[in-house]
Amino acid sequence: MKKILTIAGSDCSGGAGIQADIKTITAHKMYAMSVVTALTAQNTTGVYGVFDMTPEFVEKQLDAIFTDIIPEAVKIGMVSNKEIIEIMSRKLEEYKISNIVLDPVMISTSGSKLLSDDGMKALIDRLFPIASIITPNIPEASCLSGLQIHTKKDMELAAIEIGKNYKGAVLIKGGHLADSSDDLLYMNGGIYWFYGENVNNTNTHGTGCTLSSAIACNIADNKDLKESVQAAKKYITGALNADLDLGKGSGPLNHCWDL
Ligand SMILES: Nc1ncnc2c1ncn2[C@@H]1O[C@H](COP(=O)(O)OP(=O)(O)O)[C@@H](O)[C@H]1O
Ligand SMILES: Cc1ncc(COP(=O)(O)OP(=O)(O)O)c(N)n1
Repeated sequence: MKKILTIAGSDCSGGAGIQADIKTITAHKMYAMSVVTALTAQNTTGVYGVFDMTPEFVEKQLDAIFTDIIPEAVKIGMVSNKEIIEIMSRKLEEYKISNIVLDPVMISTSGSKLLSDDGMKALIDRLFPIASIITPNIPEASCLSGLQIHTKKDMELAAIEIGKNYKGAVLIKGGHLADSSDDLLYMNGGIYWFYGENVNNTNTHGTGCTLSSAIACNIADNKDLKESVQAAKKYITGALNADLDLGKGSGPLNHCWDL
């Protein structure tokens, strides 16, 4: 069985973070492991608290995993702060871990900050260089490129700008566009669009976490990056169409559908 590690924050309501990742990995019939970087108190209406793990305990979790079960792919989500990022980067290099999918989680869609200011620089300097692919959403791509993004053309310009400083693949997710949910992959100087059904469902809590975990599963399954993104998009569309409606706000996805 393929083993996938998620390094991310906990969402106690089960829609995003570690919980979304484990559900996604299990739905792909793979074995999920987790390193928790932070606890959040959140639900479908917002984030009400963040409690960071100590860097020392993140290190202990990483050592426990990497000295015993080596994952075929790793997904990185919420990483909270500079100290945690530095430990992660050291450990991922020490154990020569590859196939890293990095979701640069900065702010939740509900507006809460999930990465400190000095964390942003550490994320770019220490984790971007070891990732096979980074998966910013539109606000994150805007922050990384310094460009406003309102259209698909803007997404292309932002990807090229991010690609000037980052040599791996960049997937800009289109879920925040007004009238489509098409995603853009920029890789080796080429632009590839992934078109999908724009599902009429406001229950989108955890879409980014789910997409990046699904990409990690597909990479572990020996698919190339384009195939991995295509298959992950299919998974997201299925989970949105399976139409769960929980909570008072933007609810979680339904992972209980036949992949
Ligand atoms: N209404 C929707 N219909 C179809 N796909 C969607 C919808 N909303 C988001 N997605 C998809 O979910 C994935 C995550 O995108 P996005 O919501 O932009 O990320 P994030 O959750 O990080 O903000 C992308 O593949 C995007 O295309
Ligand atoms: C613990 C935790 N990690 C990540 C997120 C962000 O989730 P994401 O799928 O990117 O998008 P939204 O759920 O914010 O729409 C989170 N909320 N919590």
